[in-house]
Amino acid sequence: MTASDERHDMTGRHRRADLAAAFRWAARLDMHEGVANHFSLMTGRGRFVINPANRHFSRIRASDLLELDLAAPPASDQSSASQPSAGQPSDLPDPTAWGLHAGLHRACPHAVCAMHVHSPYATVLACLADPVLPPIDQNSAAFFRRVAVDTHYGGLALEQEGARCARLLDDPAIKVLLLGNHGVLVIGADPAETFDRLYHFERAARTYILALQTGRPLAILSDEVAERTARQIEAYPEQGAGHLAELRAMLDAEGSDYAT
Ligand SMILES: O=P(O)(O)OC[C@H]1O[C@H](O)[C@H](O)[C@@H](O)[C@@H]1O
Repeated sequence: MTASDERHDMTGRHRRADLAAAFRWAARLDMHEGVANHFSLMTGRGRFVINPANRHFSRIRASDLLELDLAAPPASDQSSASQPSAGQPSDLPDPTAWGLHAGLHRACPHAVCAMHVHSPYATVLACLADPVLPPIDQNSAAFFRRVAVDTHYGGLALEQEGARCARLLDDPAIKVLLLGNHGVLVIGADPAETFDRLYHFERAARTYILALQTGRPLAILSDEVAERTARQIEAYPEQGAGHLAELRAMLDAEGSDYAT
């Protein structure tokens, strides 16, 4: 298979390596939390890959990703809060990874890739009584009226909570779900687009939180300018692909084994 064939193969190594690179860079940017949080990618015919429980983002290789069937929970007790053995690498996903991502991929066919983290600034935003991100710069304007906000946190994202959250992303125009009192879930068409969106949402939240910390009044853009900016960014060519290609080039130059 040529590299070009691989890029067009939904089940291909290239897409898994892209996802593995996204895990590595998310860890480098301190977006992850311990061995929690999860990224998933549909591979076709009702199947998806996801990170195994208890594996740190900074060590994940493409070959570590678990391929699961949306119709077949990987263990019999997924609806309980039981966990894979602490400290042990696992061939099971975290129960909340199954709850959130299987629920999402079942409910939202447009969610080909999904990334869930407790990144610091998105999580601070998620903890505010009013967690709506106002358009105060280009990054925040990109998300103008494009974020679903869940203000009904109900505990760990096991089956029912995962299914409830998934329903909040059923509008294909909405690609970010700010999980109140929890973190953020970002979806996209592939790992590159999804990681780029996650990266920019965290940057936008950072700018907003830092701006709030000045205690000075915010210069909020008009709805018209915010909407225009969001549309311009949506039409901007291939930024996500270019971003991830550079991250992979940096990992490759370091001799990283992420793609193996
Ligand atoms: O589903 P997440 O939001 O990533 O959180 C998942 C995490 O939730 C709690 O912290 C559990 O104690 C962890 O074992 C689990 O990994």
